[in-house]
Amino acid sequence: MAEWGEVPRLAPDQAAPPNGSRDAMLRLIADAVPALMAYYDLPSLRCAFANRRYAEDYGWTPDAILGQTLRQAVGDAAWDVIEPHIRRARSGEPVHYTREQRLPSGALRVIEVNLIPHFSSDEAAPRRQIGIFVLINDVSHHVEAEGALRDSEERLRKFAEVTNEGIVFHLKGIITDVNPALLAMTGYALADLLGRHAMDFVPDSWRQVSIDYLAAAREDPYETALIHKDGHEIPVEMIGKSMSLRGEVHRIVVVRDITTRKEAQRRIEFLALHDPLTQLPNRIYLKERLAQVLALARRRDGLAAVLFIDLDNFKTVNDSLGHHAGDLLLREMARRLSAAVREADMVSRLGGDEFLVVLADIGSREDAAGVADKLLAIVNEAVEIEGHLLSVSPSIGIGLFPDDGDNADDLIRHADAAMYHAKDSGRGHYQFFTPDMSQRAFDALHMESQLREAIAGEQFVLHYQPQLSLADGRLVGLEALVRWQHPQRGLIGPDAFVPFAEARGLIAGIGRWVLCEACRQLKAWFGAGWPMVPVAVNLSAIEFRQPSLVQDITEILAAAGLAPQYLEIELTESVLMDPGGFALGTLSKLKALGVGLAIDDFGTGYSSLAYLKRYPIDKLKIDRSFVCDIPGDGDDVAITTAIVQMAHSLKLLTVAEGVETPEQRALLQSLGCDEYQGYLIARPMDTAALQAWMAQRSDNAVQPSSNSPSP
Ligand SMILES: Nc1nc2c(ncn2[C@@H]2O[C@H](COP(=O)(O)O[C@H]3[C@@H](O)[C@H](n4cnc5c(=O)[nH]c(N)nc54)O[C@@H]3COP(=O)(O)O)[C@@H](O)[C@H]2O)c(=O)[nH]1
Repeated sequence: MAEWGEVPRLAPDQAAPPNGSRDAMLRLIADAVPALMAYYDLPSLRCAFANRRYAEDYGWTPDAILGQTLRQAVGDAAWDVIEPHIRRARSGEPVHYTREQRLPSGALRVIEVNLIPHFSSDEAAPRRQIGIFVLINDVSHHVEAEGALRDSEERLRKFAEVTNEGIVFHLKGIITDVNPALLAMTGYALADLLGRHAMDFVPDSWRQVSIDYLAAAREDPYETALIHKDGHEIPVEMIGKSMSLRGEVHRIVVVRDITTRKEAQRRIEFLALHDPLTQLPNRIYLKERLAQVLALARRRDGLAAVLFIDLDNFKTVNDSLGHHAGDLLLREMARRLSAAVREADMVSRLGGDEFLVVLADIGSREDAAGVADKLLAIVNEAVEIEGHLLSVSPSIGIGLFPDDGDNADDLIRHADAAMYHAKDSGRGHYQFFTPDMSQRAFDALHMESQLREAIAGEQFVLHYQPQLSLADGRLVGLEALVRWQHPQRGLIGPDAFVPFAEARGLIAGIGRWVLCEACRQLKAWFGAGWPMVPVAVNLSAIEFRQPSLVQDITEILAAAGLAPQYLEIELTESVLMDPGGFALGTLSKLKALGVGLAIDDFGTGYSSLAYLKRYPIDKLKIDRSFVCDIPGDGDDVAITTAIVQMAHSLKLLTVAEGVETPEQRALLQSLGCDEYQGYLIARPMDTAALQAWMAQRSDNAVQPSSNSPSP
């Protein structure tokens, strides 16, 4: 049997032209249509006509079905279902219904049934119903198609409900539906959106992009923005698709909130141009901005300045209090610097403890100096970091546009050279660039690389200066003083490289070598029967603040096999100026270790009596500047006297430095000073000279006694 809905093929005999019979023609047509047709007479409800499909569908031939009642024709089961419809049709009502029909094969199909009452055309009884015309169509695939559409719409609805992405349906821009995710994203209620134009929710700055996209019916993703109900812009990515629905072209737009992606992009862009620690512009950004500032200044014939700032003792903070404290300090300095300059100016961090300030538009050189003064003051102000009160002094180098360079690189380089000049010449102040600094900066770089080589190659030697007792002339100690044995320049004194090494962060390497060598040498001398006196080693403030200092000294003594009491550490007063308490901790640990502690150059710094009382110091070394003019200078005599008396009242020993004359020695002796050191005894000597000196005064040598501690 041909499927319903297919155009049936006529059998050859059917296809032949009818023999002029009108009934035969009608029969041929009725059999050819893809529907079931029958006619039942009333009131008998017997079949008067059925096309082939109808008859065969109910298991009859077209002839056999004729005269059968409707009930007989369709069978009892179908009759029970259709009987109410037939009743209505018999009462003259056209009836239309659809129902499912089980085929003999077991398959289900949906049929659409039309029962059309037939009335008499007899003029005498015009409304007399004489029959029912039955027309049945198979509508299974319409129903299936509708079902499929319903299912698809349902699936889409469910998908739209569960997805996190916003979905908007619109017809020519007018919103027809949105999903809950879009409502959550935009803050609107459904009623706020339905019937409104989608462009009402796109910010002005993005509207044209969205209009163009829509007009072109594009279906690729693009970025735009929506306006949240509270007014803020939501960056979104949209993908629109056109969709035919009931004859109209709808747009379904998937809206993805890309706020997080945009923030990440912004963050990446920010990090490319900023220092992550301080959030200040980095070197790349700075150079871009500086180039713009210079271009503007050039056009206006104006001035600009670059201030190169380096925090003098930052490394010490980092080393002694740790990197976290160092980071906090840098952030605070960044904040202070930024707050101190105008909006048009720029503060950037170049790395480490180096900052650069660009003054965009200044009237004169003095303006730059004024800003430098201000920055010195605000950086200098004490800062509390993790309970420690710290004081940081900056060195500032200034390069002026156009005098010191007409491009960013030259200006930065020259400001850097000026900063190093400021640092090398005393720190804590500013310097303008001068042309000779370029050469000096070059020299300094050269010196730095040579010094690094010297540390790696241990190109240092120690000279020793004896210290004697003022009471009896006994040898009481030796001070180790470092020299650089330069391969070309010969012996270089510490004043020519120690401050430089401190400024460039190289002193720790030198200091470690000095400590190792002094301990090793002293132990060797002890082994050779020399007097068992301590060796004094100078430690700069930077070395003293190394967090590993106590551990390093412990290890160095152990490696040399020297008892701690044979090592004396000489520190300057600046070490004591530490309200944070770090110095007290380190000094106490050194004291506990058994190492001697002396304050060098005493009287030149600002150490207060309070500090002296607080710290476990053994000795004060009276600075040479007070000794050199005694006994002639009354003030110096008074100062020296006061130092000796104060030291004694604090139970500290005193050592006079730089004693060159017997008169000086005599006065110091009369004042009760304990020990002395100076050219009067001997200049600092290399080991050979010291050996000769020692041999010459062997009668004075103090040999190890039974109760001396083991070296
Ligand atoms: N951190 C370190 N500093 C060190 C080290 N070695 C030395 N130094 C410091 O360098 C400064 C200069 O030292 P130097 O050139 O060795 O001068 C010493 C003596 O030569 C000099 N002196 C000694 N007696 C006299 C004298 O009678 N007259 C005179 N004009 N000068 C004299 O004094 C210097 C020793 O001084 P001090 O250390 O204060 O006792 C100097 O500040 C050294 O501290 C090192 O290894 N690490």
